[in-house]
Amino acid sequence: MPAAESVQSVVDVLFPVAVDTAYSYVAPAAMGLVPGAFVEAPLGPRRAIGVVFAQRPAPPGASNLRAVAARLDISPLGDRLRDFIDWVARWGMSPRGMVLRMAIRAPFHAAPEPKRVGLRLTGAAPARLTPARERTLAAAQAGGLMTKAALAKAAGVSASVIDGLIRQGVFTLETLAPEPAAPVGDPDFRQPLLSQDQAAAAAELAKAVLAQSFSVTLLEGVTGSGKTETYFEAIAAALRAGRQTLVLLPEIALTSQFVDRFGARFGAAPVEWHSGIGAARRARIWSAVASGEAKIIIGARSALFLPFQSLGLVIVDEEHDGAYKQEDGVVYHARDMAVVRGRIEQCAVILASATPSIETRVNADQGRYRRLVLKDRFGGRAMPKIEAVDMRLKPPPRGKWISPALIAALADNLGKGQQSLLFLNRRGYAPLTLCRSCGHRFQCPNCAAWLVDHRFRKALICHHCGHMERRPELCPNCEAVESLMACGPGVERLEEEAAELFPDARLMILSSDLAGGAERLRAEFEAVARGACDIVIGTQLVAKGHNFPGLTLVGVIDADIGLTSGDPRAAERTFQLLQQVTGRAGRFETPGRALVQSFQPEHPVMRAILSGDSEKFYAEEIEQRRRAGLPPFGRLAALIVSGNDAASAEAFARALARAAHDLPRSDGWTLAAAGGLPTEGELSLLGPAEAPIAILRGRHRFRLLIRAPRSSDLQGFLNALLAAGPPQRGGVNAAIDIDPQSFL
Ligand SMILES: Nc1ncnc2c1ncn2[C@@H]1O[C@H](COP(=O)(O)OP(=O)(O)OP(=O)(O)O)[C@@H](O)[C@H]1O
Ligand SMILES: [Zn+2]
Repeated sequence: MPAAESVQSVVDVLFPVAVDTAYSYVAPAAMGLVPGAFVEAPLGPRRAIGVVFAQRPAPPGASNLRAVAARLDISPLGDRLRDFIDWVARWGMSPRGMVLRMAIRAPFHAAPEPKRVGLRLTGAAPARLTPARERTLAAAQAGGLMTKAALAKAAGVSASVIDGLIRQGVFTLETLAPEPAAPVGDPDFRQPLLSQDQAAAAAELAKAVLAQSFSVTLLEGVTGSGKTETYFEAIAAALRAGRQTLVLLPEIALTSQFVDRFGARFGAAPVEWHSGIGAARRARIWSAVASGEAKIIIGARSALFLPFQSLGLVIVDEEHDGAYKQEDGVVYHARDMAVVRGRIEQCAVILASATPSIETRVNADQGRYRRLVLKDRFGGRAMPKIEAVDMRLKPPPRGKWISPALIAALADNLGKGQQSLLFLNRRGYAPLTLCRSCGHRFQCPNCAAWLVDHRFRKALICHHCGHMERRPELCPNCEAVESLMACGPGVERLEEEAAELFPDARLMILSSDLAGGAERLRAEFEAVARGACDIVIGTQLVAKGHNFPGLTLVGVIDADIGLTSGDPRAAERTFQLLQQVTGRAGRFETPGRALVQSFQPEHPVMRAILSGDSEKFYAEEIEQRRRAGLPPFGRLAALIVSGNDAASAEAFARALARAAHDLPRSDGWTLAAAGGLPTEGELSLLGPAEAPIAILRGRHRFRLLIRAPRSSDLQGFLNALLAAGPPQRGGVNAAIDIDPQSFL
C-alpha cells in the first residue's frame, strides 16, 4: 500500500478570472480537499485563489500537473451553487470564472467590523433639562444600551444634543459586542389578520414551501392588495421549517419601508445585501449564509449568488421590473435565474407583481407556474379612479406641461389637505438645449445623444456615459448671448411650473439625481410617507412599491413617453409603469384618483389603464407576441458590435452575418435563408443595423438580432457563429446579450 502522502487526487480548479476552463492540479490526500473547497494554486507566474469544481483519483504514476499550494479556511461552495454558476455562465455565455467571481467576492474582505460604542446612563442629571434632553433621557431609559446614532434616531434629536450630555457626565461610553451577523426572526412575532383572499393565498404559498420541492407560483395582486403581507406567511413557514429565504427586491437600497414592515412582522431586522453594504459586513453575511445562521436575506439581484446552506424559498418581488436584468459584465436576468436556482435547490419560488411580465403570465397560463390572484385592495379600499386628459383637445399653454384639468384637480386636492404626485419619467430640467439664433444643439462628445440640462447639478449631462459640462453663457457655435433655450420637460422643470401654480404648496422632487444618494432618498421617501409635502414630483423611482398613506391624486404628465421606443416590450413596459404609478393613489382611507395626460388616449395601453381591464391587455399583448415569435414564444439574443470607427464596426458586423449563413448545419438549430421569411423552427438573423445610440462612449455600434424558436439551441448557434466569424481585433468587439431588455 502506498504511503498516505503519496495518495493524490486530481482537482479541476476554477479561478475568478475571464476564462471558462477549470485547470487541473494534483493535491495530496492529506490536504483533505473536497469539491467546492477554496484553494491557492499556481496560475501562470502567480498564485491565485480558486475553487475546486471537480475531483478524481490521480492516475497511477508521476504526474506532470502542478500541485495545489494550499487549502483556505473558507466554507466550501456547495454542489448546488457550483451547478448554478455553470448554469448562469452557459445561459448568458459568460466565462464561468466571471460568474464564480460574483459568488466569491465577499469572503475575502473579512476584516474586523468597526467597534461599536454604547451609551450607558450614569444617573447624573443634566445641568438644564431642555425638551430635546428630556426626550433623549426617556429614549435611553426605554431602549437600554444604544449607540449614539440609534439613540439620536429613537429620541429624534441631533448627535450634538447627545454629545452635550456625554460632556456633562450623563452618559458613559461602553464597548458593545459586534452586531450579530444575522438576527433571527420569530415566525410568530406578530401575525397579521389576513383577509380571506390573502389567507387562502398564504396557505397555498406555505404549502409550496413545506413541500420542499421545486415549484414556481405567481402571486398576482392589484396594487395595494397586500402581496407583501401574504408572502410574509410563506417566509414564516420556511423559518419554522428551519430553511432559508431569499427575497429579491428591485430597488432595495431605497426601501426602508420594507425593512420596517419586515421588522414589525418578524420582530427582527432582515439581513440586507446590496451595494450599499460595507465589505466587512458582506464578509460576515456571506459566512452566516453559508453556515445557515442567516435565515432571511433581502437583497438586490446579486444576492442570488450567495452560498445558501438550505434554501427553502426564493421570492422575487416586483418580478416584472427591468432592474433584474444585468446587462454589463456577466449578463443574466435575476428573475429567470431565481427560477433556475429554485429548481437546482428544489425549493419554492414566488414571483410577485401587480403587473406580471408577459413571460411570467404565459408560464402561468400554460400551467408551468401556479397562479394566485388577489383581486381587491386590502380592507375594502377602492382602486383609484383613472381619467384621461386628451392633450390634443385640452393642452396646457405653450411651454407648460400641466393641463388645466390637472391643475384643477391639484388645487382641489391641496384644498382638502391631501397629497398629490406628479409623475414624469425624465430626469433633470430639460432633455435638450438649443440655441435660438443658430439652432445649435448640445450633444455629448462621446455619444450620439443630447445632453440633458440638470439645473440642480448646474451642468449639462449625458445620461449614457456621464459626460458633464457647464451650461455656457454664450452659444458655443454662434456666440449669441442669452440665446440658449431648454426644450421639453424634466422633473426639475415640472417643479418650477408647479411652484408657480401653487406657491404655498410644499413640493418635493424624487429622482436619482438628488445629492446624498440612496441614504438621502430613503429619508425623502420616509418624509413623503409622513406627509411632509403636498406635491411629490417624481420619476419612475416613485412608481415602485411605495406606500404613501396620504397620497390620493396621481397626475401622469406624459403617458406616451415610452410608447415610441421601438422596443418589443414598449407597450408592456408602459402599461406596467402607468399601472404601478397610478396604483400609488388612495391606498388608505381616502379613495384615490389619477389623471393621465396623453396624446393618444385610444392606444391599447391607455385604454387598458383607463378601463382597468388588464386581462384584455394581457390577452392582446400575448397574442401579438405569439404571432411575432417574440419572447416568451421565441427567444432573442442581440449581438452588439462596436469599434473605434463606424466602418470597421460595420464591416465586422456584416462579416458576422455572412459567416452565419456559411455555418455548417447543426442538429440544434437551422438558420432561415438570408432575406427570406423564417419557417417554423428556424432561427432568423436581423441586421446588422446601426444601433439607436449609434455612438456610445466613443464607440460606434451596430446591432444584430437573432430570433429563435424556443426549442432551438440559441447559445450553441452563437458559439458557433463567434468561432466562425472574423477575429475580434483592431478595436472591434462583439458582445452578446441574451434576452435583451434594452434595445439602444
Ligand atoms: N392583512 C393585512 N393587515 C393589515 N394591513 C394590511 C394587510 N394587508 C395589507 N395591508 C396593508 O395594505 C397596504 C398595501 O399592502 P402591500 O404594500 O403589501 O400591497 P402590495 O400588494 O405589495 O402593493 P403594490 O403592488 O402596490 O406594492 C400596506 O400598507 C399594508 O400594510
Ligand atoms: Zn455620452
